[in-house]
Amino acid sequence: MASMSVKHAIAAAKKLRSLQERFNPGGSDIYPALMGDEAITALIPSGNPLSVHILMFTRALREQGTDEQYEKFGRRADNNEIIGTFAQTELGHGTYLRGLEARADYDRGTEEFVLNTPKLSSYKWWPGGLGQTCNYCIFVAQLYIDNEAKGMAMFVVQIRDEETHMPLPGVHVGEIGKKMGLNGVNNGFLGLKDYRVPRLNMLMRHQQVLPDGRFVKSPVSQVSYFPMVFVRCMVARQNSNYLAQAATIATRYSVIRRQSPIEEGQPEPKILEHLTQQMKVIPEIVTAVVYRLAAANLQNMYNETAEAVYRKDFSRLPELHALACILKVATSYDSTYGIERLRQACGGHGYLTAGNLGNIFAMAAPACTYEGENSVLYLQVGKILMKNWSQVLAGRELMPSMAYISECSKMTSFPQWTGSWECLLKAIQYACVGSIRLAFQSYNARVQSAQSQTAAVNYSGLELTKAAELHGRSYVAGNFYQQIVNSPNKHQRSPQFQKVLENMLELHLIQIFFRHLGDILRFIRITEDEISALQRRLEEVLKELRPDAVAITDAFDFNDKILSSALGCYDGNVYERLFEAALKHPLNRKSVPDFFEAHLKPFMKENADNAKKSKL
Ligand SMILES: CC/C=C/C/C=C\C/C=C\C/C=C\C=C\C(=O)SCCNC(=O)CCNC(=O)[C@H](O)C(C)(C)COP(=O)(O)OP(=O)(O)OC[C@H]1O[C@@H](n2cnc3c(N)ncnc32)[C@H](O)[C@@H]1OP(=O)(O)O
Ligand SMILES: Cc1cc2nc3c(=O)[nH]c(=O)nc-3n(C[C@H](O)[C@H](O)[C@H](O)COP(=O)(O)OP(=O)(O)OC[C@H]3O[C@@H](n4cnc5c(N)ncnc54)[C@H](O)[C@@H]3O)c2cc1C
Repeated sequence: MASMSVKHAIAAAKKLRSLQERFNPGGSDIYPALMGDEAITALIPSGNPLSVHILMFTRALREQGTDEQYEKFGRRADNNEIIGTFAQTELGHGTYLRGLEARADYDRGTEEFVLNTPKLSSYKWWPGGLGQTCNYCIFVAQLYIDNEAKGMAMFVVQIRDEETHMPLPGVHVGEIGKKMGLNGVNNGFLGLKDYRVPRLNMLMRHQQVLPDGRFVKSPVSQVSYFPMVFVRCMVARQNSNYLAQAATIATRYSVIRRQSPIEEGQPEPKILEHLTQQMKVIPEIVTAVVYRLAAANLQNMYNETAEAVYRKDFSRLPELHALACILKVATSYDSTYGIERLRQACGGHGYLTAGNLGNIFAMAAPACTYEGENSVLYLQVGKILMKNWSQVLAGRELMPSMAYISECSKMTSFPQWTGSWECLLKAIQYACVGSIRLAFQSYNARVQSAQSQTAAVNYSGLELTKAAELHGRSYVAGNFYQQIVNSPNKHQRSPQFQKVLENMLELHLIQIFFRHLGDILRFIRITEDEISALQRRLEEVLKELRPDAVAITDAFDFNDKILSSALGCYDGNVYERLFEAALKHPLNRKSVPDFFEAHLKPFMKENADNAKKSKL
């Protein structure tokens, strides 16, 4: 499987290169690379073994290396002359970066670093492509000078001979084993023993070790985390894509499959006529659109921040970090759970490999773990919200994506309930700020009672997580509201199109309202009549969006090859394709399977003989 994936990935990368040269000659614009990686990834159901090379190895060389180091390594990596990965996670550590055990000791006598993974738990474990594909990696290690720890640093390390692909001396490298998906990616392990690299193999754009061993600290140590921020932005984009693919498949199947009359004596309707089926499928279509728009915003913020960081302006890093964390978590959680809901909406056929929903789930689900495990990133955002709440209490301005927190903090009570979009959006934001305030009270009380900040974060973890989750909802819903209601290009939309978008906004806001009704009722008084009115509106907007469901998913414009699903093909010939796929199963090559003579027949005969004996 791995070699097939590599073959497909290389073919697709070549195609991508020719497209880039045609449409973006010599450009360094990240989108073609991303689109290419998305395209490559989508065309390789078992995952793209070059993903981490494209997304992290080349980017780390460009953003963390000096211009000279880019010339030496980065250009060759961008041209796919060398293939690398990003080797940070270890067998024993993934989240707690300051606990990473791999070490780099500077030898000023030879102006080299001596790299070691001192224990089994120090082995790098998980990096994509590391097992068999890559001949280089970015090796993340704790830097030591005269045995004094200086923090994390990144090193360009060649792990295999460029001609023979043999592992180099001092390198122990291989595949970590079968996973629940992405089995074409050959995630690998890497042990290094007294492996020497020249001083100039340490990426030194932001921090340096001089020939005499003097250490020049980075002005902002967190800039070394920047490669992860980029992938978190990519996850937001990629996982909204996975959800859109699954929503396309389930929608198309739901207008082909007929089952269970709604009126006695009437013909069986398309299953999408059932209100409960609409509630399973249509909100997922809208969620995919909502996150695509949020991910595009995040991408723009990444580009602006990356250019600023390149100019040594680190001012926007904290806001990008906070947004990248919360959107990576929100998109990966909602896409993973949404894809499973869509699979279940397709009944038994949803469970067939030919439907491809299982594989889309297996591609989307690990995003809840890699690039920062979601519950850890929720806590990270919770900490940032605590810091920002202190700013609010001190009367200071907040970063733009958190400005609503300041506004809501000035409200002594929630205004008269109207049920309008603005009211629903403000309710989610108001509940978020109420949760932040409660979390802060708990956290602050703990710090005041002499708990360390780390311990206070841990023991306030449930409330911090809730506040972070609601912050994500507030940002995403607010972004969608602005795009639909206040977009500068709104006048270019036809009235019909604007109406569809407004129905999608109505559905998203009401769906989020009901999902967090408990959180909202904690801070806002809403009557049963007001809630029942929203229930009616939910049923009504599902009915209004039903006729547009297929058109919206067709607009995602996934080629049948990308969907790779007998349930979701554009022509709707589901049963023919299911049957065609079934007949291709190896077990159908013979009428009588080999196991009949070898196992089944003797088994049944033995039982029959025993039955006869017991009668005698
Ligand atoms: C187009 C195709 C699409 C792609 C699809 C997507 C993916 C590709 C396919 C497969 C996956 C591929 C690769 C996967 C790669 C990996 O998984 S790489 C390894 C990822 N590992 C992690 O993410 C580790 C998670 N842990 C952390 O990030 C950190 O430990 C932490 C949890 C954030 C804690 O940070 P720290 O240990 O430093 O302690 P804190 O006290 O919390 O933070 C100190 C201050 O630093 C600030 N901070 C932290 N992180 C960042 C950051 N990234 N950027 C900026 N600032 C940061 C933090 O806010 C604190 O600030 P302060 O309070 O002001 O001091
Ligand atoms: C498909 C895939 C691809 C990957 N690709 C790469 C790659 O290319 N390069 C790379 O370096 N890594 C890669 N990784 C590794 C990934 O980054 C780590 O798995 C991730 O960072 C989580 O670390 P961990 O697995 O060690 O879990 P741990 O850090 O051990 O966490 C385990 C669990 O403990 C809990 N936990 C941990 N810390 C805290 C905390 N502070 N507070 C509360 N609970 C906590 C959480 O529930 C967490 O799920 C990949 C992983 C996967 C699944």
